[in-house]
Order: sequence, then C-alpha cells, then structure tokens
Amino acid sequence: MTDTLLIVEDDHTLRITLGEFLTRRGYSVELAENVATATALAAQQRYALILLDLHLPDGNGLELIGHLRQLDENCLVVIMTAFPEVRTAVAALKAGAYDYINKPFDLEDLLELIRRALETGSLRRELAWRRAQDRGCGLEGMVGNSLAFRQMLNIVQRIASAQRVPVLIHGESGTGKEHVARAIHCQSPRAAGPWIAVNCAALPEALLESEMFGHEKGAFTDAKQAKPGLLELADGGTLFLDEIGDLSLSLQPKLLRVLETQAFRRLGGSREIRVDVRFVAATHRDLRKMIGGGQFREDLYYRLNVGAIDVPPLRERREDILPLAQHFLQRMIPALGVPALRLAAEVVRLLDAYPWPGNIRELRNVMERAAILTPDGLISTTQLPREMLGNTCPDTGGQQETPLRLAEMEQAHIRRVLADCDGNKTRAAEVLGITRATLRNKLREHRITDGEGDEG
Ligand SMILES: Nc1ncnc2c1ncn2[C@@H]1O[C@H](COP(=O)(O)OP(=O)(O)OP(=O)(O)O)[C@@H](O)[C@H]1O
Repeated sequence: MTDTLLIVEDDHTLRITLGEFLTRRGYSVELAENVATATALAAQQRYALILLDLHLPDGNGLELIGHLRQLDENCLVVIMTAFPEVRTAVAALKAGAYDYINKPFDLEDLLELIRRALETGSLRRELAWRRAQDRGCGLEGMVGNSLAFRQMLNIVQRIASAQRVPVLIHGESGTGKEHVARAIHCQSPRAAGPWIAVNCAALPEALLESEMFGHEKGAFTDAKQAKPGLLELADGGTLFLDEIGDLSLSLQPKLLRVLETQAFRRLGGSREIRVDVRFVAATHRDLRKMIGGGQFREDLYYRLNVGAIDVPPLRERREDILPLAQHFLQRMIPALGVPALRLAAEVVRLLDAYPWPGNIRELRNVMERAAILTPDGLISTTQLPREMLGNTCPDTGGQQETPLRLAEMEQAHIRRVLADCDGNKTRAAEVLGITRATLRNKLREHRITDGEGDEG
C-alpha cells in the first residue's frame, strides 16, 4: 500500500513543488495550506507522515502537532523551519514531532528524512503490537530490584489477595501505575475474570457516564440500542479507573454508590444491576489537596484509599535505571533483527545522572529511539536526546543537577549537530551558525574527531 503524506505549507510554490516531487517518488500526497484544512483532513484519514510548516496564516504549527497526535498518537510529523528558528524546532520535537529540516533544504535530503521516518514509524507500530503481546500477567514483566521497588511489590502482593478491597495507586506520570494495577488483577483470585480499563480524563463527562453505567434503548437521542456499561463487563474481574482525579464532581457520588453497594442502574433504566467488581484507581494528582479545594469528594477518597499504593518515581530508585534500560533494549532486538544492543560507558553514566522527569515511560522511549538510531548496535551519546546531554553534570553521579560547564555544553551540542548532519561539516557549520573554519577550530579544541563526532 502506498504511504499517504500530508504537506501543510502556506507558501503556494513550495507546497506544489514538494507535492509534485514526492508524487514522482511514488508517494500519495495531499496538500493543506493552513491549520483548518490540515485539521479537517487529518480527522478524516490517517497519514503515514505529515510535513508541517510552523508559521501558518491561521495558527501555529506547534499547537497543531498536539492536535494531530491526539487524532493518531503514532502519527509522524516532520517540521520544516527557517534556519534561525532552531529553538522553535526543539520545542516542536518536545511537542512530539519526529524531526525537523531547515529551510531551504535539498529535496533529496528531505526524501532521505522521510524514508527514515517511515521506517521508524513501521518499527513503532510493530513495537506497540509487541508491547501489547508481552504485557503479560503477574509480576514477570516488572523490572526492578531497588528497596523502594521491592517494598512496593510486597504491598501489591498483600493487597492483591484481598480481592474485594478497592485500591488507590498514586505516583507521578509514567512511573508504572497501570502496570501495578494489572499486576494486582493478575495476582488476585480474579485473574481469570475480565480486566477492564477506563481513562477518566480521556472522555467527556456524559460519554464517560454512559460508558461506565451503560444505557437502555432510548435513554438519549443516540441510544438506538441498549448497551451494557463497563461495570457490567467487568463483573467477576477488575475495573481500572485511570486518572481518577479527573472524574467530574457530578460522577463522583455515582461511583461512590457503586463502590458501596456493588449495584447501579443503566442510564434510562429502572432495573438495579448487581455486580462483583474490584475497583483499582490511579492518579498522579494530590487528591488530598483536591479535597481541600473542593474538587474531590472526601468520602470517595477514603472509600478508594483502603488499599493505598505509592509508586516511587524513578529518581528515587536509581538502581533500577540500568536494569530497566537493558530490559527495554532486549525487547527491541527481535524487532530490529540485530544480534545485540549495548550501551557505551558514557551513556550508562548519563542515564544514571539524568533526573527522569517522565519516569519509566521516558526511559523506555529514550531506549527505543536510541536502539532504532544506532548504526552498529552500540548506543552512544549521539543517540540520546538533547535534554539528556544538556541537563546533567558528568561528575555529580546524578544526585545534584549541577548544570554543565559552557565548554561541555558546547562540545555536546557540536557532537549532536554533527551526528544529525551525518558528519557533514558544511551542513553542521550552517546549522550552528558559524563558518566551516570556526567549526574546524572547535573540533580541534574539543578533540572531536572527523568521523561521527566522537572523541578520538
Ligand atoms: N517495573 C517495570 N518494569 C518494566 N516496565 C515497566 C515497569 N513499570 C512501568 N513499565 C513500563 O513503563 C511504561 C509506563 O508505565 P505505565 O503506563 O504503567 O505508567 P503510568 O504511571 O500508568 O503512566 P500515566 O500516569 O501517564 O498513565 C509502560 O510501557 C510500562 O510497561
């Protein structure tokens, strides 16, 4: 099947030229001249890749990235940006863009970037599938040996066997709350029963209510058929309520009632339905503070918090960083078809020093990206994201986040840009905004070799 690309560019000539060029190279291409058209097109179909100009007449490309990724979280976006806007391009990468290319660019370079991005895209899809496959039950998939982690697992095991006790899992984003919730289900006598997960932040209130409680025929305009809710589907098993802190104030008492009585009515229904469900909820929010601010009901909090689990952030269990990194690399080997993936010593040091604000999910993403980018199976600093090179201090062992010295920062940045430009010094000098001669001097000064920018 031909990959369909979307070009979002307000410059008429560039839009048409790019469209014709990529069509000649075998892609199916659609064009949009502004945010409104791009949004309308992306809502109708999935694009393999979107080439996006940042400055559009009716809005900002940066905001559009977020919207596009909401429609399709695996969507690949490549930013086209004018040369002095490197900082904006970095913001675009943070917003989820795959890569960026500086204008004016060589069409062949763009083609190469597109090929690489599409290859990564298909690997990502395969990985998502593998992740779903090996999201095994129980504790086997849970990596960690730090004291904090082992203490948490102890609590998980004890709570799991008390199969009717509601559980509230608290922890920062990406710490593994859903993983823990699933382990509770799998370790409990309910393991053979259904596991149903719902994200309370992802659906508008009315939809969430009808999803949870189900509805009878005619309960509202679109209710053409009666539909059982998730509560019924979870009968005999576990209902996982992710992001419980986002549950609206009007749904909170309704949930509390089910927790207390294990009974409810479908929307528009008069029959009381009884279920046998274990409730596990998770949040990254401070629910106590929300109670103080009147945003979360105290009675619901205490009802859920009977079994309380705190998942520690990764920075508080640093011994787990390396085993987790190795675990994520191992998982990539079959997908990439390489014999092995190894970490350079410098990378190990940087992994250990980094504060991991996005916790295990961030570590997983960093490892998967690095594994895809490495040319020879050895992960070096050039495959790490910029923020990991810029935010940590080599000598602190990661406990203190002392900033890099200017020279170290410059060295790391030059290496990064050189790697991005595949060692092409003319392009690297252009990106850095210096002459080729100045770049040569700096390479000598920082003892960066001609090859791929690694120290000799
Ligand atoms: N102990 C672990 N061992 C291996 N992988 C883990 C572990 N904990 C979490 N992960 C992986 O890290 C990723 C993030 O975990 P998860 O989705 O459970 O986090 P979360 O806290 O629920 O995130 P959010 O708050 O954003 O919903 C997942 O890919 C998960 O499989």
